[in-house]
Amino acid sequence: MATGSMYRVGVLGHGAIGSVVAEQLAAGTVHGAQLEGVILRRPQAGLEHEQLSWEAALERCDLVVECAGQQALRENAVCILASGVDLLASSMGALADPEFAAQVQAAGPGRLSSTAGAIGGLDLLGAAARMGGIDQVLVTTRKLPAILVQPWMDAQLRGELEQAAGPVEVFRGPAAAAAQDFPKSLNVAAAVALAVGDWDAVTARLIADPEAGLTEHRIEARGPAGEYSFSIKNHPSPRNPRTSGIVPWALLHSIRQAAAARR
Ligand SMILES: NC(=O)C1=CN([C@@H]2O[C@H](COP(=O)(O)OP(=O)(O)OC[C@H]3O[C@@H](n4cnc5c(N)ncnc54)[C@H](O)[C@@H]3O)[C@@H](O)[C@H]2O)C=CC1
Ligand SMILES: O=C([O-])CC(=O)C(=O)O
Repeated sequence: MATGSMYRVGVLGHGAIGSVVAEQLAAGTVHGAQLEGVILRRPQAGLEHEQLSWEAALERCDLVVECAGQQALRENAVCILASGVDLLASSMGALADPEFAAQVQAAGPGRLSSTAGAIGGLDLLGAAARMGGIDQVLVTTRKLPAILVQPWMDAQLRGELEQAAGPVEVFRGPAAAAAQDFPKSLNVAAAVALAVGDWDAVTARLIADPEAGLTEHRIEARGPAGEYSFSIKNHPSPRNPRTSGIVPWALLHSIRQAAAARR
């Protein structure tokens, strides 16, 4: 992109996150950035934004913002980066697969970044990790039971979730397994692991709670730099109760920063 020109953004996916990102970019609310178009799996009638083929997107965009899920990130990341287009990911849990992470790391000249998404405190955790390492991080997520049902669950676990009258611990384990077992709900655990640069330091805990009207993420960390505790409670997206409503706005914040850095 030439100095002073607009940062041209393609939005991959047009669900709860992508529709807000595309709408705001099209409305011109992100200074220095513009919507080049949306990239969909199949053409959609009546959509107000230009629908880009992959060929057009890689030719015309400076940045692709992935808002389409871990599988879509896996399928498209290397090609995007190899075309010299930057990539801002929402579904960074895909990077829990070391083979995919290595492929992405080797790809370029486009650059990969990921959003803070539904959480915060990543700068501080990254600084603490750099200062002396992080001994342990626990990320506890609390969401409504019905949205946590997964295709791999057996009938008993599904039943427990569907009929939960109180909080049920559905998962406790390494961040990488969390992001893989709950690909639409625990990218946040991956975001923390990436921030501290250590997948093994991060344990994720997932609580299905019928009282969780707000989605909660509690991050507790300790190490030589200090002890940290963040509690985040987000209203879910009205369009997708699995996703916190703040997530597209975190992406828009990152796009604004990236556009400003290029000026
Ligand atoms: N980092 C974070 O804090 C968070 C990350 N996420 C990630 O963002 C993803 C999207 O979330 P939502 O917008 O709420 O989901 P959504 O289900 O509302 O929308 C996803 C859209 O992507 C489209 N899509 C799927 N595969 C595609 C492909 N290969 N090419 C083009 N479009 C494709 C779908 O048709 C759908 O319209 C989640 O699956 C999750 O991986 C979600 C919430 C928080
Ligand atoms: O939106 C949220 O609260 C978190 C989420 O779904 C994810 O990390 O995948």
